[in-house]
Amino acid sequence: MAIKVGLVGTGTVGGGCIDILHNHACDFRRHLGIDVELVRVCSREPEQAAAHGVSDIFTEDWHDIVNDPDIDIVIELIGGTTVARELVLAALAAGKNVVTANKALMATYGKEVMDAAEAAGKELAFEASVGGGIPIIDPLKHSLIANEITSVMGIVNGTTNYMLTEMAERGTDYAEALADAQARGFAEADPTADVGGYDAAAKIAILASIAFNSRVTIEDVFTEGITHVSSIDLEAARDMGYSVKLLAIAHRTDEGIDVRVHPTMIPTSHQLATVNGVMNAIYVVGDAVGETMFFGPGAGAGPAASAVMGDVLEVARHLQQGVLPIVGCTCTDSLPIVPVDDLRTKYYIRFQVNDVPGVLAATAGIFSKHNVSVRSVIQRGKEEGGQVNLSYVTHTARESSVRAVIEEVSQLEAVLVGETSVIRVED
Ligand SMILES: NC(=O)C1=CN([C@@H]2O[C@H](COP(=O)(O)OP(=O)(O)OC[C@H]3O[C@@H](n4cnc5c(N)ncnc54)[C@H](O)[C@@H]3O)[C@@H](O)[C@H]2O)C=CC1
Ligand SMILES: N[C@@H](CC=O)C(=O)O
Ligand code: NA
Repeated sequence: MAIKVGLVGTGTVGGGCIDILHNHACDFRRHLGIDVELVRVCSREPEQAAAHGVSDIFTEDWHDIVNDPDIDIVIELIGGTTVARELVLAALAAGKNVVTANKALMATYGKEVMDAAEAAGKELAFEASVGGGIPIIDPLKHSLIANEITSVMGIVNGTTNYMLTEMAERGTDYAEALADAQARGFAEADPTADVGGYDAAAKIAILASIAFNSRVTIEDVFTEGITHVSSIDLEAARDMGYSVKLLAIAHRTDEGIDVRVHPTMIPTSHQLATVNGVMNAIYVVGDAVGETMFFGPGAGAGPAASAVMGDVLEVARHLQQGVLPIVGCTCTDSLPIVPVDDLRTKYYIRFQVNDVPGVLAATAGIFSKHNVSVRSVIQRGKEEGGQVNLSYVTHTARESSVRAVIEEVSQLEAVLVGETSVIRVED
């Protein structure tokens, strides 16, 4: 029996899936005994279908796929949360199994679509939504299920990791690094999702929900992107023995779930500091297994399509065997989200100031007033009396106290001339 597949979205990931099917359908038949047949593809760009040799089965209307009674599995690869949500719900209601790479959808409407899958008795698989080609959702739902997971953290956005690596290692400027990541197919259709940290926020929301058995949505994640990370900060980090990475962090604490995304300075000797370019890495800590790390390419046609097609074959195998062994929604608890104001960590804070007498004493006094202990301060600048960068690194401090410092320094209009840069530091 052939398992019939309909694919919506023929861009980077959709194109990668078509290529895998063309190259490996015979292998699936030979090794797995599974006959997967791509019977319909849909997108807004017929030229993409032509480029992948599937014009004969092309449609511009996704309803043609959802309403096709022969189709067993619908692959959603259009992105976004509006049409994609409608499409996924319609496909499940029409009795299709669904495979998606859409983290924005899963992190925003995860409960709704998971409930719809359960109500329909169909599978909804989304391995490609986090970590691209890295298997991470499946291990959390299966191989690590015997653990109580206490932490999930890492680098989960390929675009920003690629950009930060290019900026730090080659001195590439921000705009050029972003354009390069887009050209390589790493970035989202709207790259502000990448550079603003929202893509990583969606991914850590998905991972935290599964790992901690409690629904975390994208709105729950404190999110800062890399738009304010400058070459000055990357140089300062390097001089101090640190790398800057956009980390996605989720810890289960006594107070609830601490979940956040922000640029972070980590020592160059840290394992995550060696994860460069489009590579992603995710640490998972469980009470029985201890520390584990998952590493691999986090974006791009091949890696993402590898994860999508893995899901398709798994669902196809279930269909072929006539069983439904799916692990659906695992959110059985309802844990609170820990407010970011309560965070305690170290901070790098750079003020751009006029080099006037007393500026160092004035800013240092504000740190002391708010009980934020300073580990080091470096003044970098050009000529005397010009503009300089005052870079502070604190000892462990409370987020709310650090914000109070920044707020009060920002009132020093006579001295503050540029944007203040804040990067949390993990030792
Ligand atoms: N690019 C990557 O490396 C990865 C992307 N993803 C996710 O995969 C999904 C697809 O991403 P890409 O392939 O990069 O996007 P893309 O922008 O390259 O392709 C999107 C495709 O969807 C089609 N499309 C958009 N709206 C449509 C509609 N209303 N009806 C029919 N077709 C429509 C477009 O014509 C295009 O063919 C997104 O959810 C993204 O977050 C996940 C992992 C990695
Ligand atoms: N835009 C994303 C694509 C994969 O999810 C990224 O850069 O990681
Ligand atoms: Na994955």
